[in-house]
Amino acid sequence: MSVLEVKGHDRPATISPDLVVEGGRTGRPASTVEVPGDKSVSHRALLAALLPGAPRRLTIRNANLGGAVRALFPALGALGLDTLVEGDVLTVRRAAPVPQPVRPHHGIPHWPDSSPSWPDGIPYLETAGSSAAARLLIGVLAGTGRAAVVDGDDVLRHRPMDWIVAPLNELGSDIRYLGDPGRLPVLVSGRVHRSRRVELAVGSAQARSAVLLGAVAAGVPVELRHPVRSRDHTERMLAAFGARLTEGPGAVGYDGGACSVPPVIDVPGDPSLAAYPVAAHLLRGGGGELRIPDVCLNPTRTGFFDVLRRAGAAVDYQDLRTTAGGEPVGTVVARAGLDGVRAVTADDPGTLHALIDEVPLIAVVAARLPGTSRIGCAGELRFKETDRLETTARMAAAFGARVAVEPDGLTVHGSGAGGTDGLSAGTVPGFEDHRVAMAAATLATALLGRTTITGGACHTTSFPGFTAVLRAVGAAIHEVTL
Ligand SMILES: O=C(O)C1=C[C@@H](OP(=O)(O)O)[C@@H](O)[C@H](O)C1
Ligand SMILES: C=C(OP(=O)(O)O)C(=O)O
Repeated sequence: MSVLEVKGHDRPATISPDLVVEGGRTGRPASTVEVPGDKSVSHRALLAALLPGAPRRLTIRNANLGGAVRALFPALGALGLDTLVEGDVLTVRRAAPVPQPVRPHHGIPHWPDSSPSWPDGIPYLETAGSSAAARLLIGVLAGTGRAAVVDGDDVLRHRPMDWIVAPLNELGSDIRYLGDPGRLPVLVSGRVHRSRRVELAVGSAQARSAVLLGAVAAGVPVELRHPVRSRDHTERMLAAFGARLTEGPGAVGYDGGACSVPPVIDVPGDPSLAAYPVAAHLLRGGGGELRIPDVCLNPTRTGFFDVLRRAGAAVDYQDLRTTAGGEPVGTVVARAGLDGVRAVTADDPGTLHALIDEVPLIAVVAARLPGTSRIGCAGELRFKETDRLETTARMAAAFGARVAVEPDGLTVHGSGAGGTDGLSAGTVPGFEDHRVAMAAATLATALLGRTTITGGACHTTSFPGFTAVLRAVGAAIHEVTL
């Protein structure tokens, strides 16, 4: 199977409550809203607690506390790290290990729990549906030489792991598939110890980060050649810890030197989450300014805003500064309305990766723009929680949008010459995919009438306060609790 060949899968069933949106403006929208900390930076900060020389007590401020980040807590617990949550502050401390229960697997009657090399036991670590958690954890384990089984839920068990397993094994780790080839669960043993130039097969930042974390944790020099410079939070974090990294065209190098993890890590606001209130504000029109402060404005993440700015939307960045962790942050300022905004294009690898999680959202915004918008180089989206090209198109079609699925992207046919886009409220599927469900809810705020997003409350995976933030920008949205 090629690295980007699809193994079909979809969410088995809807398990989250529905979300209901009563479209049209209600009340006076706030002029400033805040969004939670960045999911990717939160994952990396938590995993820093496993790096050599990490402090006994690591504090992470403004952490994202969605399900995807929480998915790491039990695995860290099984490795002897307790995570305390106080507001949005996480404290990670050494503690007695708390084993995780094994998730049964039809092909694995006996799980490795000890071996002659690991007489004290091989912990079982499970990161639910979060692929970033599993992949980055595997990288750190391979670099620190801790044996463990890493697993995920039934959806994560379908997502590719060969993107990281092959390069980590090239560097001398010993990672084996316990069930289906290329998939979780894996047994990680054998520490990264060979200095190599490694070619990464995909643009996935999780892949590059897992291998880089493995090399840095092991102190082994590497050169990673990559097809696209996707989000670079791992590089920025490790550089802030003192690791000497070099960047050249299509490559990241590490010289094998030591780094040290500080006792406190601050997480900037998540630009992928800021995209929803900004989109709601733009879609619902009527002028007025919305400000979202302290958002990570790392250019490998701001594709959603940048693409809309290029198409003529009034989105601006203010109060720019750089955090101690090396991340650019600032205030996103958006003026409501899409008048004069043209169709959007995001069809080169760099732009696509800078908005990879916002593809469902840019697709529904594009459905309201004149002409034909194009999203390309997006084959990787078929390997997310769902095949997000298919689920985005099906969600948008339920509103009456015309979205065609291409092998590597989407074509969105927006409003025609008369300015009509034919969109209407109704019942739309959320596919138990948080990005798809939140994009649907955001579009629904701009359509008259009631929209029900089935299973829409799965937004808690990345954005626990999503409904409160949309209400703050004037939407009428609630979760169906029956
Ligand atoms: O590195 C990360 O934290 C992430 C990278 C992206 O995935 P890929 O790296 O697989 O593209 C993104 O979709 C995911 O939400 C988080
Ligand atoms: C795809 C996502 O995350 P992950 O790949 O870590 O599951 C996401 O948050 O949209």
